[in-house]
Amino acid sequence: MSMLLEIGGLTKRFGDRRLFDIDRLEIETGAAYVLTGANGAGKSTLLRILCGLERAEVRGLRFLGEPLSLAPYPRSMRDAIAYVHQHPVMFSTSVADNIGYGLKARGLPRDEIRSRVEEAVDWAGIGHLRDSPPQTLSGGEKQRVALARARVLQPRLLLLDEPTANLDGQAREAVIALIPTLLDSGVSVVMACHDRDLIGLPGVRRMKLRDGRLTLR
Ligand SMILES: Nc1ncnc2c1ncn2[C@@H]1O[C@H](COP(=O)(O)OP(=O)(O)OP(=O)(O)O)[C@@H](O)[C@H]1O
Repeated sequence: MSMLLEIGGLTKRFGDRRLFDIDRLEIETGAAYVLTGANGAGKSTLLRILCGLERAEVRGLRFLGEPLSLAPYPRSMRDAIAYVHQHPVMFSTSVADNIGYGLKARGLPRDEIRSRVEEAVDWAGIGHLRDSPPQTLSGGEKQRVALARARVLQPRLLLLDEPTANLDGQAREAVIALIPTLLDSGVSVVMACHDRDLIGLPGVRRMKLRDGRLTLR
């Protein structure tokens, strides 16, 4: 399998405090990883660094084989990496508008946007919510909209920050059920989580942040 992202020497500091010092981080094309670690270990911070929301010191980085630096955050990574927050923020228009927003920003033709949004809405099982204002949705429905909004961009790497946090029962199961279908699409996925059912999904590799170090298991 080819390597999507390779980072050698990734250090994050907040002021004088060094949060982590990662010797090596490698993400293969089409592979899925769970990122575990105690509360405060730095899981969200690491995902935020990878998608350009947070700065960090990096010794060497390759994305799709190309040597890059993180400052400024490279355009090729911005176009190819999608991040899903555990409490997704949405515009108060409609679910369909929220899902299509990124495609519109990229200047795709209206028909193409419509068909990609329809496909994403079907994938996430939220067709009945297509015209609903997002503020009326439950936490689980919002998370599925957020996953559809990220997937519709056809990213190479999807970063999911605790996709099932604060969900239980059917809402949690509906989100978990979407993950294997994401993995089948060939995208690389990194999920920060504490959820045993996500951690135990078949074919998912485990990364753990502990005491400022990253280990692969
Ligand atoms: N902007 C910031 N300034 C200072 N410290 C920060 C900042 N952002 C995060 N931290 C600290 O960095 C540490 C790691 O936070 P982070 O949210 O990445 O942990 P986490 O592993 O995702 O935790 P959890 O499992 O609770 O979500 C925490 O101690 C947090 O307080």
